[in-house]
Amino acid sequence: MIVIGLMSGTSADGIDAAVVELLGAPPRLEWHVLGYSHFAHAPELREEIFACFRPETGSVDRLCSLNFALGEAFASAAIEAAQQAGLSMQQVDLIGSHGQTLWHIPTGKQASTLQLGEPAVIAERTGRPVVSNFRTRDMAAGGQGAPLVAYVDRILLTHPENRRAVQNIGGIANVTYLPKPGDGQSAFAFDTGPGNMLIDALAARVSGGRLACDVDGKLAASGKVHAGLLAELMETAYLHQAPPKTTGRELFGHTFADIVWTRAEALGLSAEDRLATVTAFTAESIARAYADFLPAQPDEVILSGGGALNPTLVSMLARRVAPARVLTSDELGLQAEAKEAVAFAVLAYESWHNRPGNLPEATGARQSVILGNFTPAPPRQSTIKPGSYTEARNSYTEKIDQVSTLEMVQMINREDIKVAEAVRPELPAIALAIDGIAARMQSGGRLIYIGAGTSGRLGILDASECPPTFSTPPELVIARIAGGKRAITNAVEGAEDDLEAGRREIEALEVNEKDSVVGIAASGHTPYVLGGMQEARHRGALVISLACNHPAPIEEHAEIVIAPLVGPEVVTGSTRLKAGTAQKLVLNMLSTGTMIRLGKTYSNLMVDVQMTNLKLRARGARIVAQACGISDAEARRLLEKCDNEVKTAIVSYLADIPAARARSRLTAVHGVIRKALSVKDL
Ligand SMILES: Nc1ncnc2c1ncn2[C@@H]1O[C@H](COP(=O)(O)OP(=O)(O)OP(=O)(O)O)[C@@H](O)[C@H]1O
Ligand SMILES: CC(=O)N[C@H]1[C@@H]2OC[C@@H](O2)[C@@H](O)[C@@H]1O[C@H](C)C(=O)O
Repeated sequence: MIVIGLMSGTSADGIDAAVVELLGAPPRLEWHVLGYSHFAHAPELREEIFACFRPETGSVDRLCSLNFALGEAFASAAIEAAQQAGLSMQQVDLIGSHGQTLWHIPTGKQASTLQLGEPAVIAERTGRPVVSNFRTRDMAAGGQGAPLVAYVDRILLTHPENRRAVQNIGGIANVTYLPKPGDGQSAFAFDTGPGNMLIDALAARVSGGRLACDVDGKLAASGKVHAGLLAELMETAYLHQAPPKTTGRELFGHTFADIVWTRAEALGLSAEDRLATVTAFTAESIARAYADFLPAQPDEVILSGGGALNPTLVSMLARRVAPARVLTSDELGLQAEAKEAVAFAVLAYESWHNRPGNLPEATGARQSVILGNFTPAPPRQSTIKPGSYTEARNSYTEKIDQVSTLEMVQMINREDIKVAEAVRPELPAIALAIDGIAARMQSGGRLIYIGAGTSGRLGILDASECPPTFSTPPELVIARIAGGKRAITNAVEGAEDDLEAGRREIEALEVNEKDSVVGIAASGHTPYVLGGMQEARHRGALVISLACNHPAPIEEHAEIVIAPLVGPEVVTGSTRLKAGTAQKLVLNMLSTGTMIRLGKTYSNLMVDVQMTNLKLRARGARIVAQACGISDAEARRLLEKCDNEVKTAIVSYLADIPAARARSRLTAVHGVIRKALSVKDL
């Protein structure tokens, strides 16, 4: 699944957007970052956010508008990030949007939190479903709503031998402690205190608003830490509270910066000394938190967040946490600035799969809960352009002719993995189709596939496998291909463009309202298929379309639309690849599902097997043995008494009746074993 994670942190400098491919489930969650982009907020938006941070200026009308303005900014960031990762929005399955924290009261009677960035706006602009508002559910369960990345850190960064402190330094600094698996401890996390928030505030003040931060820690590097002021700052009560704990701009925001500024003025500190002192405050508060609250000192400190880009801060911290080794998450393959955005992609993925995403040890919640609110995507029609996928170019495989053969097949495999995912949203339509086909077959109808080229061949393949698998008569599941039998092995140019030929096929089959016709066309355009479907509809059959574009012309003639959107092919336009695989998967489901509904299996055993050769004889005996729980030898003897009819043998044994009675019961219930076992003889 491809998920975009969006985050605007407490620094409110802009939106981090990570495009992440996710597969599987924890503890074996596979993740791969396909792209990361940072979008600085427009100055007016940033000003508005900061105005809304202050209770004196953050009026309710401003908050109301800001919520929508942020929604627009998040939506643009998602669209841009997908583009930069070489993906169409259609290829993105889900968006996880943290939003912008405006206010956060972690504990007490008024405990609550507010993240803005309207998800309805994001869903409407991007056409994708959104999970947002992650923190509230944890708080409703008694937690502090933060830190949430701890859950993801634990999955992505736990080390078999080293104890790790995963330290994010954003506006606020937060740590996730990851014990060694052998320690018998749980991971936990808390906010250590200020990150860059005070550094940014002082950099802005000393530069008269010119600097948004102390770029590369230059000012701090040329100043001297004032030990007295640092000691005073270290007395801040929050730093001495035991976790779980979280904090924010409410504590370390402008009011705190005002106090520091006033003290620094009184002490006559230079601009550089002021920056050196608040930078040391961040480093010292982190190191002190480790000493006071971690069960053991970490072997490694893994840095992320913008603070990892400030060398002065990093070296101050490294000195204080020695002998722990200080690394950035980049060195572990996770870009430091991208980590939080990646985390919200993972959390959205977990919520999407109904799995909890909070770590009660970190937030203090009473239990794990599924996080977030879900905003559905708009109906597909409103966002997808016709015909734009099967022929589109796949930017991910542009170098496929230049990479090694192993990399080449890895590229193909990565695309193939998306196929079953693309079929998933179509399952309700597929289930509807199966029930419709089965109901019609019960009253004597047939299943007819019609397609051209690969789509036609796939129909032929599926139809021709039904008789040997389910003992169906060959005229029950039928396939027609443009150009006739010759087209199965040779391309018959032009045949697919013949609308009239498709119509005639259906006419010749004397299709009627008991039949079901599946029109198969990767592009969704093929005239031959369109002609056949049109005629089938006219004759009252159940008509189903199977295409890999949406909307597609063949849908106009279909009662049920199946459209697995697999996206651009590895080799442009080669729809025998992903589109073909998706069609095969759907046809497998249609025929197998219909046959199961018709009782062609008993449990998951193919009881309608015909014992026409040695291999099938052995299989028949095995099926009887498995269904009845008897030995192979007993099954063979039983089959002999039952004229080698597998179903008769099973009913005879399980109902403990002679073969003849078993056979007549089966006839009375159209060969369905479960029904034959539950009916009484007349
Ligand atoms: N080159 C740099 N030199 C110094 N500081 C930098 C540099 N680049 C980024 N930063 C700092 O990183 C901050 C942004 O960090 P980040 O994006 O991780 O914060 P955030 O996600 O907004 O915060 P939080 O994690 O608290 O929600 C900037 O405000 C700045 O202080
Ligand atoms: C309420 C809120 O937005 N908290 C943020 C903030 O920024 C850093 C720190 O404080 C952290 O606790 C949290 O974000 C990260 C992403 C978290 O929840 O893990």
